Amino acid sequence: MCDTSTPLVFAGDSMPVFRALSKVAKQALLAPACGCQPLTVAIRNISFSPRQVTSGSDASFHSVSFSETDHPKVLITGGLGQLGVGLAKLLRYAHCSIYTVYKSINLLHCRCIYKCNVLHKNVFYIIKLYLLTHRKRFGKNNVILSDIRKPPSNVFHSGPFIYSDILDYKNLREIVVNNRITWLVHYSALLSAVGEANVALARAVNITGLHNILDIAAEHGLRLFVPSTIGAFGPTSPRNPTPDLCVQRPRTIYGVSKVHAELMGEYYHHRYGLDFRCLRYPGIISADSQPGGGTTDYAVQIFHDAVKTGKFECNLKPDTRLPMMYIDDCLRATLEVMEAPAESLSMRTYNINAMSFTPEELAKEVQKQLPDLQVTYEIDSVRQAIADSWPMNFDDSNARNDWCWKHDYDLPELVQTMLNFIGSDSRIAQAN
Ligand SMILES: NC(=O)c1ccc[n+]([C@@H]2O[C@H](COP(=O)([O-])OP(=O)(O)OC[C@H]3O[C@@H](n4cnc5c(N)ncnc54)[C@H](O)[C@@H]3O)[C@@H](O)[C@H]2O)c1
Ligand SMILES: C[C@@H](O)[C@H](N)C(=O)O
Repeated sequence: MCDTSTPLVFAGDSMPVFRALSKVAKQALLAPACGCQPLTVAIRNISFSPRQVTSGSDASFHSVSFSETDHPKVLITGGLGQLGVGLAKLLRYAHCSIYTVYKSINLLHCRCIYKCNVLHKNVFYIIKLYLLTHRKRFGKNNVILSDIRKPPSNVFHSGPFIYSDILDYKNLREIVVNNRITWLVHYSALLSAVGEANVALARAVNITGLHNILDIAAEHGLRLFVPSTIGAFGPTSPRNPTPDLCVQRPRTIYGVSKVHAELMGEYYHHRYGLDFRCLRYPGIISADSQPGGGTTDYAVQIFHDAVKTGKFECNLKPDTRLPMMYIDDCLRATLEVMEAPAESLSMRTYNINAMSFTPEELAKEVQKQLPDLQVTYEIDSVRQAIADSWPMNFDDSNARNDWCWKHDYDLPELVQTMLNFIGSDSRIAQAN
């Protein structure tokens, strides 16, 4: 359940007060007045690889110890694509979420925190105050970017980077072991359009690579995030809106591989206790990173072309409606679902959404800022066929209910933010 109340603001030197309050909170929770059983701290079981599991073994629960989840050590695969660098930046410098703070003082061990009694409400406010004064970060060195490509120098110098080919199982295992990785964010993939252009490679990276990732994660008790996509649905799925659970018969190798990832991750969760978490992202729009060959790429390109040339040729029809999201919302959602307590997740794969628009609607919004922008249409038949089989609107009510997902950017804010970013970048480039 989600708490939406306003955080309290506190001024002055609060440390002694908080220490005292924290102590009271801890004591109260060791013997809750409501009669809840305080749960014991989870202890990591001996881990094993599904590669080593004989058939008929019992499902085993893997959980990471508290000291490890307090300071996750994160590996991001495919980190040099559109999303990875931004995620690394967010994780390296993100403030702890309220969930992490709950954990750190064992509050999660009282399951009825939200509903029982006044004591718990007071404890909740204490935590909020605690949060405001105990903000901390994952730390630069606790987030490792990896890819098979050479990183640009600004990325290379911004924090740890390591070569990792997800098709090389032993290399992956070595990285996880040597760096004591506890969270794995698996971004490597071939997207929808490039996947159709190279099906064999897409099958290898998106399916064989995923199998390596699942086994490594299960073997080492990692928390694993794998993004899925609106592309995991197909023409026989309800398109307006598309719920979490419905027919999924995608017509691209990308979509097929993502449905496979969802199902395999959920299977490993049930079978081996793997802490698998998955969000189905809409098309993601970012200013400082380029998309990697998808169907929704037009919604990024329009901004660059509008600022640089004032002309944009769109490869989708003007009325093609698709769900979209600004990158900051996408990365925040990823962090939030990774930090959400397992108890709050009623499922392991969630739709998330922010807005839905057509090329025509996007162009009109951009033209409010840049009235001279000229848009023409030259349809790419492969991309158009893909887009026509995808959701038009995404129902993300489960994410909103379970772990309080809420987007910040709608279309007007998205357009303003993108133009500010790209506009200021190009002014800097001109000045140099
Ligand atoms: N960007 C979006 O709009 C969007 C939407 C929905 C889901 N997603 C998912 O989010 C994830 C990240 O997306 P992105 O846009 O950053 O993708 P991207 O195509 O920009 O980047 C993918 C990265 O994977 C790397 N890669 C390819 N083969 C590899 C291998 N063998 N080993 C290791 N790395 C390899 C590439 O070098 C590339 O840097 C993907 O799984 C994608 O399916 C993205
Ligand atoms: C939607 C998403 O998965 C990606 N941007 C693509 O178009 O392939």
